[in-house]
Amino acid sequence: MELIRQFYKYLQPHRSGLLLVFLLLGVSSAGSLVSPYVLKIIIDDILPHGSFSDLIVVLGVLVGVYLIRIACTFVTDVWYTKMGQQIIAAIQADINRQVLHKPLSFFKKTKAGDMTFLLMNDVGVIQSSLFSVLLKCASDLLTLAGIVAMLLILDFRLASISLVIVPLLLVISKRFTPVLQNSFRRIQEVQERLNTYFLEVFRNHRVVKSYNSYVFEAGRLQSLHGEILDKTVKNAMLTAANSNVITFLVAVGPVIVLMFGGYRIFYGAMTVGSLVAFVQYLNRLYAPAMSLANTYNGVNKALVSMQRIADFMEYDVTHDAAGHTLACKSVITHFNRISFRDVSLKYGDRSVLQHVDLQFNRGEMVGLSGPSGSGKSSIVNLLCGFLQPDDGLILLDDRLPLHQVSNWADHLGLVEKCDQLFHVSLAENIRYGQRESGSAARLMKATRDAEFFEVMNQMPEGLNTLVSETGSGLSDGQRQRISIARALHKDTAVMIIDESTSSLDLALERRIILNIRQSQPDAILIMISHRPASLALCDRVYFIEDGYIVREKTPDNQHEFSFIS
Ligand SMILES: Nc1ncnc2c1ncn2[C@@H]1O[C@H](COP(=O)(O)OP(=O)(O)OP(=O)(O)O)[C@@H](O)[C@H]1O
Repeated sequence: MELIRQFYKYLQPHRSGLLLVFLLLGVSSAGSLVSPYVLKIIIDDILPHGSFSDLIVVLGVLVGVYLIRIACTFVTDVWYTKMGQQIIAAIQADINRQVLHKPLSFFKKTKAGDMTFLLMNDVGVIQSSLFSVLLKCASDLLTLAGIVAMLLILDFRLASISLVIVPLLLVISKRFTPVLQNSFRRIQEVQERLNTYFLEVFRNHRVVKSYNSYVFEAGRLQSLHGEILDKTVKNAMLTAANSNVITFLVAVGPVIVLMFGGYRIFYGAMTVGSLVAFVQYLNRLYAPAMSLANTYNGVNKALVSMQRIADFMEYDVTHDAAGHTLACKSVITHFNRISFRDVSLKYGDRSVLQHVDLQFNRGEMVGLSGPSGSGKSSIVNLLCGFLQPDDGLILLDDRLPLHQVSNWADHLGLVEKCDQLFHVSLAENIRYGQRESGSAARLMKATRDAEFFEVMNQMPEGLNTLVSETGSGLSDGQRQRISIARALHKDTAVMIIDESTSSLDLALERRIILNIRQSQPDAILIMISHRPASLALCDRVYFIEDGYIVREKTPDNQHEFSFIS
């Protein structure tokens, strides 16, 4: 119930639409009850005692009812599709928003393939199963109620006999439910792995080629397909067993009715027209009853997907940046200094940073250097507010804790070692995430300062060139320069360059750094680098080892660091 309540909120905005569809379904269901009764009237009254014109009038009414039902079905289908799509969009938007707000550790632990599968497949299952099931269920229940009423009106005793099968149908479906639910879940799990497989293998296509691992990959795929086949066949066997038992009971129903009905006709207790109408109603009764049983399967499928989404979203948040958002109150426009005061950070039980003191002043270029795994990127994550320290404070101007700043992202320009480009034009990549698109001159200046202008000018479509997310057609260094242009275009108080000039030659890197300092002289420029020549450009350098600051180059002790000049 809790799960259904969580997802019910997506149906709420569509209450009036659902009500309309529900009413139309009611009209359509009522219409479906007309024809068997008309048949009874024709057989019992019009053919023995009436005239041809009576027959025409009754048939005219029947055609009218058909037309109304067609109109209702048309409107229902259109509304239904529209609302279904809107519901998918709302669920996906919600999950997407929640996922993007998750802490970094979530993305380290969760596979992209699992997330996309969840967004594409499970959301689709929930929409089609829950939403369609809901309406189908409503329509089936309406039809069932109408048919049961008609059966009771036609012949109470015969109705009682024939209706015995309905609860039997429901009991059987209920028995199959948990088995089918598990079976669906197992299929979903392998399909999720298949999704991850495709994403991984396409992303790592260079590794596959260079290791000539085509046969190995084909084997992995075959093994996954084998698992899916196995589980799907088992599921098909279960589903078929379920529906065949139901079909058998449905087939037996009219036989019993014909036997008892025929008996009653022989003894004058029932008319032929009533029996014909009765069998017709009965045939219509089992269809919605069976469909209700299948609804059960649909609901099961939806529940499996809902549970998967709920499990996925319930993520243990440690160092949670999101947890601090409630405390975020201050909006800042200006600051002069960021200080780390005795900051320590752990991942689980493992200490990554210990008692770190750092200072980043306006107008300074600060280097962070140290062996791989020493904690440089962790400092960047703290600086960006992606993580929170376990101990110590990160302060702005020695007083305002960083986690209390609600617009911190507005002050940050982050260029990471793995550039992240989007499948949009160069211009859109550079303007990415900025509320105002900015002038063409600003865009040009950013590309010039990032030393990308010449490259861009050689492209036939210039700034309108479409960049794929992997930056095809561009060298690593060119992609890095697009990311630098993006950060420059944002023109922020803090710019962090996390080994993102590693693909550039020294002369080009130096030019870009000087351009940045010239165009943003008041910014804090933080540079993570292993290159002595890059560190030589910094006013201050922190050397980190095993989470400790082991040395510090400051404006006052530059002479001690001649090895990096
Ligand atoms: N999410 C995480 N969970 C657990 N441990 C982590 C996580 N992220 C980083 N670490 C560990 O923390 C330590 C510091 O990592 P960090 O990425 O800060 O190092 P780094 O100096 O930037 O390394 P590199 O130069 O190789 O990028 C490493 O030992 C790493 O294995």
